[in-house]
Amino acid sequence: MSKRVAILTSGGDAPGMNACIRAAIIACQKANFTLLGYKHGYNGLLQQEFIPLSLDSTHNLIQQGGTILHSARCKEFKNREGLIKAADNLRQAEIDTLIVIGGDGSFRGAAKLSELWDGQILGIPGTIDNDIAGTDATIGYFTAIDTAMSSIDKVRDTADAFERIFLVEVMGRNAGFLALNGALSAAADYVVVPEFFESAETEIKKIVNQIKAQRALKGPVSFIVVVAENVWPNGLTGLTEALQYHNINDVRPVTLGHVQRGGSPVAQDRLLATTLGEFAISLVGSDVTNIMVGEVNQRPITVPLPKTWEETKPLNQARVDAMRTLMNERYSCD
Ligand SMILES: Nc1ncnc2c1ncn2[C@@H]1O[C@H](COP(=O)(O)OP(=O)(O)OP(=O)(O)O)[C@@H](O)[C@H]1O
Ligand SMILES: O=P(O)(O)OC[C@H]1O[C@](O)(CO)[C@@H](O)[C@@H]1O
Repeated sequence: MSKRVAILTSGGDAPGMNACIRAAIIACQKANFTLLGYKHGYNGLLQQEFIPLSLDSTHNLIQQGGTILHSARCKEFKNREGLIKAADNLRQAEIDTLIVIGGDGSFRGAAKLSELWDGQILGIPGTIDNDIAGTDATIGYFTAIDTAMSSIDKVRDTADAFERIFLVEVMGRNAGFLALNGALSAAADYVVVPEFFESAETEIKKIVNQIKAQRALKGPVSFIVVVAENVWPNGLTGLTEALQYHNINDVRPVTLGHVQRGGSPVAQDRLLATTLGEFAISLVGSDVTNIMVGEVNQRPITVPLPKTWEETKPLNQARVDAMRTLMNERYSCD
């Protein structure tokens, strides 16, 4: 069975995307499939910008951050004309299977494309946000936690030296996975995540109570609040002002930003990426299409694409319990 397979990376790049591409290249080579790489996400599909991917590309690839295929957010792909053009290009290039490594937006696009193109579509979850239902983790998530953790560790050093309050903004789009796990692993003092955010008024009272209770017990010590992006009105500036209103001054804000998307993938991301890349290629030519490959309890699974964004993935309950006991509700405030 000879097949022409195309692969692309789309949306926010994530450490481990290259490890996934590497696994796909080797698996295709073994199966005798031709593998093409579309560059710049869906832009490449619209511009017919592809390159052959062979074993020449795999050396030293597993440890590289970013994506050798580059990534993009592509407005044109959201329009029907764009989707029609992409489907035509896939037919012209005689592609049998398209593999999309990306987040939920990329999967929405892939599902729309499937209405206009009858080839096989397989999604692989790649995003630091981990906000995709149907898989325990997404490629890049573990490395991003590690980066957030080591950054917060560094913030802690200076926070301790000055006995200051620091606010650290962590990415995650509209999900709190990265913030919660970064905060827990770095022993932060408080974490603000969208999943439990009611209002700035309610949350500021809780933060102030924790700071005051901690200081009453220990004297002037550092206090680190990790804040998921897109939650606090006006971000860290808004939170700094809210603290000042409660007479808590000398606060320093730190936004970790795109640093969290970079770096060599940690072992867990390499393993996830490698397993999912190989598993996706094992499905080429089968009946399954319009699915994401993922991992649940360390076993590869397939999930219909719409399920990946229609369902909301919950935070791990044990981690939430730990968050309450060790951070947000650590000190009782009477
Ligand atoms: N509803 C949609 N219809 C068609 N295409 C879409 C749709 N939503 C997103 N896309 C395409 O997928 C691309 C990537 O989506 P998006 O920017 O949301 O990132 P993502 O895949 O969710 O990854 P991440 O969350 O890590 O940034 C978009 O730029 C667009 O080209
Ligand atoms: O790279 P951009 O377009 O600034 O997007 C940033 C967004 O992408 C992500 O890094 C990945 O989805 C989010 O955490 C963040 O909100």
